[in-house]
Amino acid sequence: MAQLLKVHGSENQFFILDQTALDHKLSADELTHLAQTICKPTSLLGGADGVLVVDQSDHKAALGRMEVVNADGSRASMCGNGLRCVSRYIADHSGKDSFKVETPAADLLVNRQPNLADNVFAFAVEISPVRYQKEAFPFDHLGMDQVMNQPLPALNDHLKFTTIAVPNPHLISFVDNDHDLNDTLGTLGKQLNEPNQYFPDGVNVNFAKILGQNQLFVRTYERGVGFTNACGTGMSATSLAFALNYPDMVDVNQPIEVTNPGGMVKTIVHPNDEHQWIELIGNATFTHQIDVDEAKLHAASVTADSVQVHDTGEEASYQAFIKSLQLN
Ligand SMILES: N[C@@H](CCC[C@H](N)C(=O)O)C(=O)O
Repeated sequence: MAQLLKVHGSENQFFILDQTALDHKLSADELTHLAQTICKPTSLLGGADGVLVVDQSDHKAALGRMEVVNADGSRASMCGNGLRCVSRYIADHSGKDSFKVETPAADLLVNRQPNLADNVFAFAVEISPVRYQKEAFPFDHLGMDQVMNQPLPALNDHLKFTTIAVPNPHLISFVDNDHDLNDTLGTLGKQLNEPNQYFPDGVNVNFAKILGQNQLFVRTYERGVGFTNACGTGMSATSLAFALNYPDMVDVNQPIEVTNPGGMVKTIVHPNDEHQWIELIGNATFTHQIDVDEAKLHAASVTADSVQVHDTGEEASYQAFIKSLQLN
């Protein structure tokens, strides 16, 4: 029997697949097909935003490798909420609490944190490298090489935008009303993740409300997914944009509290370091263990009636924790 784990960071839901525990690793095409199938909302346990593939790393400094397959089968260079979950998985298996994980662009430092509440496990992960030039996204036809708190009339008639790649691409805007946070975000997110001339590879679109000093609410329309409960790299990139665009509102020596539709994370931005980076701290919750025949993974035929699901009980603890925070 093989195993999948259903996990989340701020309710950004994933399946973890450990390739090292299989008799035969899934091929790239099989991974694409598996993600497209099991991430559907009508699929197992309500689907997910992506599959996190764990494998061995041949980098001396790293304890393991993470590959991110979005729900539509596309690949992402990074996933912040996912990295917290993968870090916990590797930590639980290796007995180590501080190490590096290989991702496509960098080996990133991760650290176990004290539990946020009883049975609510947490990790801090490094988000880097940070890039601003248009080639990193890529974007085109916007009339500039980088975008820092500027109007983009081609995209919208009243908002200002910032583009930051960490290194997956993010378009960020600070908004002050719910219409923009919901409708404008949905329309723009959809437009920029269909074939379009501005972001030919698509882009994660994050709209944020400033709630106070070092406090944000962030909502994300994710590339390869659509609306998500939370996007870790999106909240990290938006925190950096907050510090750069509203320096009076951010004390960079203190964590920024970032609430999202699925919960809350903390970020610590390092805009003044030679290589800018962000620390992302939040839950790494394992909600279900799923026993599945390995052949069904290869064939992407993982259905509710062909697997055995064990509820870990962690979701009830997470929900109690979120309720205790009394978020709006
Ligand atoms: N949810 C993620 C980001 C996942 C990748 C994204 N969809 C992309 O294609 O860049 C996160 O927590 O960072």
